[in-house]
Amino acid sequence: MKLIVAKDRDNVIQELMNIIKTVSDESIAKDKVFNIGLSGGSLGSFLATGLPNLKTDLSKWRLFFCDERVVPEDSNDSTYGFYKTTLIGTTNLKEDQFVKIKQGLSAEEAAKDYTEQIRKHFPDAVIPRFDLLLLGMGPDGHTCSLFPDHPILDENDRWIAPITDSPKPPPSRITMTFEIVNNAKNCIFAMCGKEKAPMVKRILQDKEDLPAGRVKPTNGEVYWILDDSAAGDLNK
Ligand SMILES: O=C(O)[C@H](O)[C@@H](O)[C@H](O)[C@H](O)COP(=O)(O)O
Repeated sequence: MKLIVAKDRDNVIQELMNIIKTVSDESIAKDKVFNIGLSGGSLGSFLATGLPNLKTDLSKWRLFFCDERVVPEDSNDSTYGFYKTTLIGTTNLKEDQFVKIKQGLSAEEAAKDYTEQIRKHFPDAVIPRFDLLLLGMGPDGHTCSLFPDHPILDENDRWIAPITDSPKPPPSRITMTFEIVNNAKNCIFAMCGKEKAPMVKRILQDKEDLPAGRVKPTNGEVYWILDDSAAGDLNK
């Protein structure tokens, strides 16, 4: 685990962009494509600020969703909808580079369909290996739509699982499972603010078994980028 503590939000975004650029450039040099997973929440606003200035070949990016809300694309709750309005036009990313959930399906159907969409992009993989997953952490320790004490945490025969009782609204979502998350080459948590500090301590220092703490790629790296406030409860 690599812990990076940065002064404030701007510095968190800078650290985040530095790692994204490194992994993107390396992946494109090696594979001619960069497979990245996005999350919703405040991570989205970091990307909306940072990506328009990022110097890397965005035309080689394929963007997936670590989790997505099962809502219409034009809903304020749609994670893709957020990225569409903030990144298309401000960057060179094009709509067809986003691997989106299919509209008009139940969570169960959308999860199955999304699994098949992922499979097409990783045709030979036993488990897809993403270059980079960008993750957020809720104040209860959830990440993606993997919530504490939910049976979905132990899902080990699906890459993508549906959830219809998410404690964070909206209730209907699909999410990557730990099977796919922990097969990634790199995962980054990025967060700001003192409301994250108690949970950051419980996970990073007290090593409590909470979903965000279970992100430990078996053959990869996990980064935690925190601002001073989010890191505020950690022992110096
Ligand atoms: O709800 C979503 O769409 C998410 O992907 C979710 O897992 C998010 O990353 C965390 O809830 C943290 O959200 P905040 O950064 O807004 O606290």
